[in-house]
Amino acid sequence: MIKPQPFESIRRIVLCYPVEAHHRHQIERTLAELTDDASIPLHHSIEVVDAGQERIDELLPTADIFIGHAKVPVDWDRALAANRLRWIQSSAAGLDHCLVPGVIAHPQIVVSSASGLFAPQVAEQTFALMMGLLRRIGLFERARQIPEFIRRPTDDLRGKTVGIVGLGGNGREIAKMLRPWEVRVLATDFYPESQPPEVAELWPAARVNDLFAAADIVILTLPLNALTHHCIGAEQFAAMKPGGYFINVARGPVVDEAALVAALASGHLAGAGVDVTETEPLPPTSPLWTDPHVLITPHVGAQSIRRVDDTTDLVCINLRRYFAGDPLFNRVDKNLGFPHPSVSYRVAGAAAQVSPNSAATVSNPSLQNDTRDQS
Ligand SMILES: NC(=O)c1ccc[n+]([C@@H]2O[C@H](COP(=O)([O-])OP(=O)(O)OC[C@H]3O[C@@H](n4cnc5c(N)ncnc54)[C@H](O)[C@@H]3O)[C@@H](O)[C@H]2O)c1
Ligand SMILES: O=C(O)[C@H](O)CO
Repeated sequence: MIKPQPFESIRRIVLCYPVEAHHRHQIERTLAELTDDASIPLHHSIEVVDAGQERIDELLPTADIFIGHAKVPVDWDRALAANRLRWIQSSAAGLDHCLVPGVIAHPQIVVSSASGLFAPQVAEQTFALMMGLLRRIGLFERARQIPEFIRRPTDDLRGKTVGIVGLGGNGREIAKMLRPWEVRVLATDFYPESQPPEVAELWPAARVNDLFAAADIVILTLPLNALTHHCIGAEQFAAMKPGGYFINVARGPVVDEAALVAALASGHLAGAGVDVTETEPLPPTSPLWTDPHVLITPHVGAQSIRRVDDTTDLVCINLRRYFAGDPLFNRVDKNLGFPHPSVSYRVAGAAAQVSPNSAATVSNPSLQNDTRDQS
């Protein structure tokens, strides 16, 4: 059956993530196949423009579909005044870069995220920080720089209770990765009805303080939005057992960082691992830099040699769904800023699908001197 043609106005897709030529070709091939598909009402060609970060502010007003993550300031008022934009496919899981009030209020703009797409990498990063804290890698690394051979007691993961705040794509992958470690996993989520088997108890978001009180290690995997800004602070850290560990792989401003610094300085917390901080880059004056109980990574949880390939596969799958009128994977509730688990790309198992156009070009160059930002 031929569907009605609501897509005549879609003429230009603007990309703003670190694509190479073959990724753009993969998107163009997908669009070309759609124009050949008699069941999909796309009878004209669509231009695909790679704006990069350098030209995104200039080109956003010309986009009918925007795919990417603007890391530079963009004039959203100007872009929205052009009244062309209909769909934002974020190449990031976090949508704080594009869920501005005008986008949220606009009835015709749909937004989908990359939620869960980089969950294996974020889970590995979480493990790196967690193991580093327990096995005191920070302390021994400082000693290496002296150099000094010191031996100190270390801690065990086995037998601990791990609390995950926000059981979305990342939280679920972390819980899965914890399975063989003989730990008890507790979690809170906005949708506490969808409890996976690896989580012993899934509580509603409001029980966050109970989670902090029960866990030896708390891992933060919440989105940043108006409701979650600074939602973790002195009250939650005080609720933790003395000697607890805190890990943030979500967004810095979800945490009141001054309260975290105080909880570490008092010795109440044994350590913290932060991949994200309230201000990025973390200012040289931050006490987090000098605290020997802190491990810091520079927001690299989702960096991966697979990242751009995987993102482009999701983009192509969602382009097919968009033009077929099917529900988008990871379409978010714009007021909440995250998708329901039922449309999650990872939870729905779609991440296992390989796009027919997939470039499958994961290369493995030495990363030693590689300075690219893969997001
Ligand atoms: N460190 C990194 O490099 C990195 C990488 C990817 C994502 N992130 C951040 O992590 C966040 C989570 O990523 P994801 O892919 O798991 O997203 P997601 O949208 O799949 O999951 C977010 C989950 O948080 C839950 N949630 C929302 N508000 C809550 C609250 N107040 N209490 C408890 N649960 C709540 C939602 O129900 C959802 O299940 C992103 O929004 C992004 O900001 C960071
Ligand atoms: O939200 C994300 O996907 C990561 O933080 C990297 O942008």
